[in-house]
Amino acid sequence: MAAANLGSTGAESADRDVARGRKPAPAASAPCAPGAIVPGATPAAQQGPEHVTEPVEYDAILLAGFGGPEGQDDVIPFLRNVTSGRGIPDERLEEVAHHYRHFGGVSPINQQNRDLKAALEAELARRGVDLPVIWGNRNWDPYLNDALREAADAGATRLIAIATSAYSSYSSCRQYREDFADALADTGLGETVQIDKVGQFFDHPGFVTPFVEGVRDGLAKLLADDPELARDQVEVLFATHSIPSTDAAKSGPAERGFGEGGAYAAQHLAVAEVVMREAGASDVPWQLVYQSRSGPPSMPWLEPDINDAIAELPAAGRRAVVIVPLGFVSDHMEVLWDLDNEALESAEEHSLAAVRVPTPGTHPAYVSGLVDLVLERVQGTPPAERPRMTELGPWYDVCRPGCCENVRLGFRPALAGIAP
Ligand SMILES: CC1=C(CCC(=O)O)c2cc3nc(cc4[nH]c(cc5[nH]c(cc1n2)c(C)c5CCC(=O)O)c(CCC(=O)O)c4C)C(CCC(=O)O)=C3C
Ligand SMILES: [Fe+2]
Repeated sequence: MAAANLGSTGAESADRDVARGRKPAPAASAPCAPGAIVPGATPAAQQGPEHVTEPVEYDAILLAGFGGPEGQDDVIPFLRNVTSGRGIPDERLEEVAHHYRHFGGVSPINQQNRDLKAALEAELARRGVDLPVIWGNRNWDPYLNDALREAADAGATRLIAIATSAYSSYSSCRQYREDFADALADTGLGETVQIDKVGQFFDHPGFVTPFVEGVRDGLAKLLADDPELARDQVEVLFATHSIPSTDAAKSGPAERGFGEGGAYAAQHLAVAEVVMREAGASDVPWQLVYQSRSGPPSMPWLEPDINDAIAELPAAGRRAVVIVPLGFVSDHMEVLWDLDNEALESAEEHSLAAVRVPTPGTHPAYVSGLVDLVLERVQGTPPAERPRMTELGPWYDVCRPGCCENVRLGFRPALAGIAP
C-alpha cells in the first residue's frame, strides 16, 4: 500500500513522471493504512504530515454517498441502517419515515449521486484525466462493500475518496472514514485496497461559488419582488444539519481549540461570512441556524433551530428571508422536507417573503472543484497553492488523531487519518 506522505521513496522519480505528464509511480505505504495504529505510541510519535505533498498514483475515484431509499419497502430498512446503535427514538423514525413516504418512499439522493458521477466523468474526460469513478453509499444500495469489490475486480486498488459532505464532524467526516475501514474489513480487501480521502472542502471555491450566486440571485429576487423592501429588512439564514453538541465540540483536531461548536460551527461561520462578502451583501443581516435535529430531547444539539429563528425575525424588523442550505451538497430529503416544506411554511406563518437558494448539485464550479481536489492529491500540490476561501483551510488530507471522534458511540478504526 502506498504512503506518499510518509517517506521520500519514489518521490523524485514521481515528480519527474508528473513533469512528463505521466502518472507518478506508486509510493511506499498508505497515509491511511490501518497499520498506522501504533499501540502505546505517544501522541507526538503518531503525528504525521497534514498534507500529502508528494504525488500519489490512484486507479479510481471512490464517490462515497449517504444513500437513500428508492421505494416504500426500502424506507424502514434504510432508517435501520442509518440509526443502528444510535438511540434515535421510535417517534423520530416514524416522523422521518413519513417524510420519505410523502415522496413515494424515494429519496432523491441516489439520483443526485448518479448525476454527480456522470458530471464528474464528463469533467474528467474533458480534462484528459484517466480515472474511473466508482460510487458507493454508506446506508443503501449500491453499498460501499459492493463498490470496493467492483473496484478490486477491475484491478483498481488505489482509491481516492470524495465524500459528499463538506465539513468536519463525526457524521460528515469521521463516520465516512470508519465506514471505509469497515467495508475493507467486511470484504476482506484490507490488504489489497488503499483508500485515501480528499480533505473537507467547505471553503473550496467550487463548493462556495454556487452559494455565492444563490445568495446574490435570491436577494435580488426578493428586492425586485418588493420595491419597498430595504436590505436590512432581509435576513440571510445559513442552514446546516444540527448535530449533538458533544459531537460538535469534538469536530476537527482538538489542538486547534475551536471552542464549543468545534470546527463544525467555525467552518460554517467562516464560509457564511465569505459568501456574504462575495455576494456583495455584507450589509445584510445573517445568522447560522440548524435543522433536522433528532436524538432524545434530553440531549443537547446545536441551536437555534431554523424554525425558532424564523419566528424571532418579525420582532427584529425583518420582512424577508434568504434560506441558504450551506451544510448540504444536494437537494436531498433534509433540503426538500425540512427547508422547502417546513422552513418555508414557517416563513409564511410569520409573513416573511422567502427564497431558498440552490445546493451545489452538479453546478459546473462544484464538479470541476471536486476534480481539482483529486488532482491536488495526484500532483501533491503544496497547501499554499491550493485555492481556499477562508483562513481555516486547506483542510487536512490526513485527519488528525482523535479528529471528529464520537464519544457517544465509542472508538471505531478509521481510514485516511492518523490513528487513533
Ligand atoms: C451532519 C449531517 C449531515 C450532513 C453531512 C452529510 O451529508 O453527510 C447529514 C446528512 C444526511 N442525513 C440523512 C439522513 C438521515 N440522518 C439521520 C440522522 C442523523 N444525521 C446526523 C447528521 C448529519 N446528517 C446526525 C447527527 C443524526 C443522528 C444520528 C447519529 O447520531 O448519527 C437519519 C435518522 C433519522 C433522524 O434522526 O433524522 C436520517 C434518515 C441524509 C439522507 C437524506 C436523503 O435520504 O435524501 C443525509 C444526506
Ligand atoms: Fe443525517
